[in-house]
Formats: sequence, C-alpha cells, structure tokens
Amino acid sequence: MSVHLSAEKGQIAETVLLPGDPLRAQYIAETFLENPVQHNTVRGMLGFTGTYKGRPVSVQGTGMGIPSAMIYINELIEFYGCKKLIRVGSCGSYQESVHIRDLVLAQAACTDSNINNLRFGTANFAPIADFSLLMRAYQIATERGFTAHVGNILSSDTFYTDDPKEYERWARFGVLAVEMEAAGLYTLAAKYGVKALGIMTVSDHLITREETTAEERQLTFNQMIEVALDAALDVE
Ligand SMILES: O=P(O)(O)O[C@H]1O[C@H](CO)[C@@H](O)[C@H]1O
Ligand SMILES: O=c1cc[nH]c(=O)[nH]1
Repeated sequence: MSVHLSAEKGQIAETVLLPGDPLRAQYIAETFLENPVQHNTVRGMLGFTGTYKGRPVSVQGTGMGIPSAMIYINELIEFYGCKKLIRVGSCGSYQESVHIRDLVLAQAACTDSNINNLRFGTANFAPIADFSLLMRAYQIATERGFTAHVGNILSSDTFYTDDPKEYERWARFGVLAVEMEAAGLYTLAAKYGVKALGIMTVSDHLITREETTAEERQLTFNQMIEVALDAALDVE
C-alpha cells in the first residue's frame, strides 16, 4: 500500500479514471466495469478495479482541488505504475457557446495555483493533455453525436470567488471552463512521462447561471465516462 491508498501493488490497472467525487467512482465502477473490486476506502476516497470490454481499468476518487488530486495521482503513478490517467470531472462554463451537459476536452489547463511556481519560479510551465488521448476522445465523442469542445481550461484553487465577474478575464482569452484539478494532473503526467487527459461535463454556467443537480453530478455524465473508457482502450 502507498501512503493514501490501501491497494496492493498490481491491484490497480495501468488505466485509471479519476473523478473528484468518490461516489462518482463507485457509480462508474458499478455501471461500467465488469467484476469491480473495491481497492481503496482510506479517507473514504473510494477506488475500484475491474475490466472494461475485457481490459483492466481502475477508477479512483481524487477529492477536490489540485493538492488532493496530486497526492493520489503521484501515488498512482509512482507506486502503482499507472500510465494512462483520465480525469472525468465536472466544470463550470465560461463561454456562451459551451452549454450545460456539453463535454469539454481540456487541451491545456491554466492555473491560479502555485504548484508550478514552486517548480519553475517566475517562468511558466504550460500543462497540456496527451495528444493521442485527446484526439481519440474527440473522435469518439463526435462519432457518437456528443457535443464536445476542445480547448483551454482553468484549474482554479478556489470554487467561491470574491468577484463573480472574475471569469471574464479568462473568457476573453478563450478559456472554455473552470474546474480544479487538471493542471495538477497534466503537470505530473509530464514529470513522469505518462499519458493524461481531462474530460469534463459542464455542470453549471458562470454566465447563464444554469446548473445541474448534485445527483446529476454524482450519478450521470455517462457520455463523458463512455468517451474516457473507449479512448483509453484505443490508445496504447
Ligand atoms: O466533479 P469533480 O470531478 O469533483 O470536479 C469539479 O467539482 C469540484 C467542485 O465542485 C471540483 O473538484 C471541480 O474540479
Ligand atoms: O470547479 C468547478 C466545477 C464546476 N463548476 C464550477 O464553477 N467550478
């Protein structure tokens, strides 16, 4: 076991889906995986391993925010040897053209977190998705008629902001949506030379103020999961 995960070495697959919400991890395992076995309950951050179309796949909750997610991602890569990590999360839209329940495939992730200033000082590192996973995910989404947007997102350290219009400065530069983990995932994937992608479903809209329910965020978003699983299967 690693510091925050109780699985034995070899019990977690090379491909891992990473929802922030541990109950979404359970839903994914029970809905999409064959023979899922729970491999983690430490801190209630549920993790499962099963098969998808006969191939081993794990799903591990990461909690909310870059610091929490990076703990799990670090241990998954360093201790368990995970090689394809796909975040399946919710996000808030920053653009009129990106509607609730649409998919956002994060080509890159800006951040207001200090994680990379700690590494690179005043220089900026650009956290980006694995191109093969990104391309395949986009192909699968469009083949199935899902609405998918590819572009830049913001991984923010804050969910609640003092200024409700703060999103405008990011939106002006084409940022599609906000969530709280992808920049951390992409940074660690670059550091360790593994493949990563963030696929998010729009759960709420910063401009129109439309939103999905907590139950939807926990239990639905099936299009995103299908795209993540099939893209992972198709990319070596
Ligand atoms: O739905 P998840 O995957 O948790 O993702 C988003 O939702 C949480 C905030 O409500 C943050 O973790 C954010 O990134
Ligand atoms: O981090 C997030 C996730 C969903 N919606 C938001 O506004 N922010």
